[in-house]
Formats: sequence, C-alpha cells, structure tokens
Amino acid sequence: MKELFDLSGKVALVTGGTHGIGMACGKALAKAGAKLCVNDIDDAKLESCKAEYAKEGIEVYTINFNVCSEDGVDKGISTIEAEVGPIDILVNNAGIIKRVPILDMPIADFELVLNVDLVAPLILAKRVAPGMIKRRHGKIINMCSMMSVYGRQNVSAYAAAKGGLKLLTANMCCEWAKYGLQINGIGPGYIATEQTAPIRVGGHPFNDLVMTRTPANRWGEPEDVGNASLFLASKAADFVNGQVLYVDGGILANFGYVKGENDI
Ligand SMILES: NC(=O)c1ccc[n+]([C@@H]2O[C@H](COP(=O)([O-])OP(=O)(O)OC[C@H]3O[C@@H](n4cnc5c(N)ncnc54)[C@H](O)[C@@H]3O)[C@@H](O)[C@H]2O)c1
Ligand SMILES: O=C(O)C(=O)C[C@H](O)[C@H](O)CO
Repeated sequence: MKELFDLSGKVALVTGGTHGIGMACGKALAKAGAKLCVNDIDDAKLESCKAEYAKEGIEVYTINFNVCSEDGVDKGISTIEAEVGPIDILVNNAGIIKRVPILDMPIADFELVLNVDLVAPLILAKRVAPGMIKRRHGKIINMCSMMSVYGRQNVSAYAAAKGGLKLLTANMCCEWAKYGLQINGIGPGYIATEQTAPIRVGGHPFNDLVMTRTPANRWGEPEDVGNASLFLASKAADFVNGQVLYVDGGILANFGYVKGENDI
C-alpha cells in the first residue's frame, strides 16, 4: 500500500512553491520521494525557501521565471529538464488576487489576474505535457479555489480565472488522459497564508464569515492542501481525471449557519 504514494524517481515542479500552499505541496511531494523543483518570480523568496525546506531535510532546486512569460517558461523548463530531469508532476500553484469592485478595477489589473491565474497554468501545461505524452505518464495539478464555483464581491477577476481553470482542467483531461496523463485541480477553502492575510488577521470581520461557512469551523492550513496534492500526484489517483478535489472543511456542502446554533 505504501508504494501507492511513493514518488521516488519522479521530478516535481511546484510554481510559486516558496511558501504558503505551494511549499506545503512541495514538502508533501518531496517527503514522498520526488525530486522537488520550485519556481517563483521573487528571488528573495527563492533564497529563503531553501532553509525552510532544509529544516525538513528537503533539498530543493529553485529557479526564477515568470509563469506568464512563454519564453521565460520555455527557458525555465528547459533548464530544469537539463539540470534535474523531465517533469513528471506539475503543480500550477502560483497565483495572485486583487480585491477590487468590478466598477473600480482597471482592465489591465483584470487581465493581469487572468494571466497569472488562468493563462499561466496553460503556458506551463503546454510546455510540459508533450514530454509527458511522449512518456505516456504525467500528473498535472491546477490550483483552483472556492471561487471556481462561487462568486464573491470584489474578486471578479480571480473568480473568472479560477472558474476558467476548473474547466481548463477538464479540457486538458479530455485531450490528454488518453495518453496516460492525469490532470486534476485542487480547490482549497480559506487557507491561512499570505494571500488571505488581508482578510484574516487583526480581527478582520471576514473571519466570522469563514467560521459560519466552514463546518470544520477553522481556517485551513497549507498542509491540508499539500496532503491532497500528494494523493493526486500518486498512483492512488491514476483513475482520477478532470476533477477538482475540494479541500475546504465542508464549505461547499454548507449553506451556512447561525453562530452558536446547535453547538454542543
Ligand atoms: N490561501 C487560500 O486561501 C487559497 C485558497 C484557494 C486557492 N488558493 C490558491 O492557491 C495558490 C497559492 O496560494 P497562497 O495562498 O499560497 O498564495 P501566496 O500569495 O502566498 O503565494 C503565491 C506565490 O506565487 C508567486 N507568484 C505570483 N505571481 C507569479 C508569477 N507571475 N510567476 C511566478 N510566481 C508567481 C508569488 O511570488 C508567491 O510566492 C494560488 O493559486 C491561490 O489562488 C489559495
Ligand atoms: O475571497 C477572497 O478574498 C480570497 O482570498 C479567496 C481565497 O484566496 C481562496 O481562493 C478561497 O478558496
């Protein structure tokens, strides 16, 4: 049974894997035996993450490229292939959010969010999938969101991107599953990271909403998502394809409840 989750000999790339959810995914995959590569656009994060990974005995290969740049991605992946090996597991994790009302959001900002959160996963997948197809195996994991299925005020660009990413995941499955690739998404709930810090820390009222919408009654931890990435990257998920695995503490199962109602 243990061999089902053994990633020995596999090369994994986690975009934006220098902290937060990406690092949790990277740690889970590396601890299962994968050779871990992480990218980011921020050199300081790439440098600092090495010590964090090393605390858990993980030697990480780091590389800086902008996931929105076709040329940057092509050069970055070519470097990884030359210095580490062909990529077996791609986690499209890098992402941004802008919390601005539709009427106040510049189109350029909307386009930037779409480029990072939707177009970039396509750029990465288009660059990596041909090799996976040739080798007749590969795992692609696209980091979706609650906003792959819900709207919420002020996050229109993010929801449009993450909603699109859910269906792009399905379409990658439709075209590539026949070649032995498994392409799935993970839909984290509300997770305690830098991205949600502005609506989580300092007694922000959004905490009340998260508590009443999350049956598990807590913010998720990055490791909750990392564990799901290990499952989808493993042999155990070889017949799981085109799906989004929601790691949300029950949010999608719950309309909401009155705080304190039926508490025991
Ligand atoms: N935190 C949550 O509650 C939550 C929930 C659902 C989905 N997600 C998604 O999970 C992923 C990671 O979330 P997080 O909370 O860890 O985010 P984060 O903002 O803490 O980390 C994202 C990382 O991506 C990197 N990045 C941004 N743009 C890049 C680019 N153009 N090229 C390369 N790297 C780039 C950033 O430098 C950063 O290190 C994102 O896709 C996010 O949308 C987060
Ligand atoms: O709703 C927000 O403002 C968010 O930050 C969304 C979260 O990052 C996350 O994607 C929810 O799944």
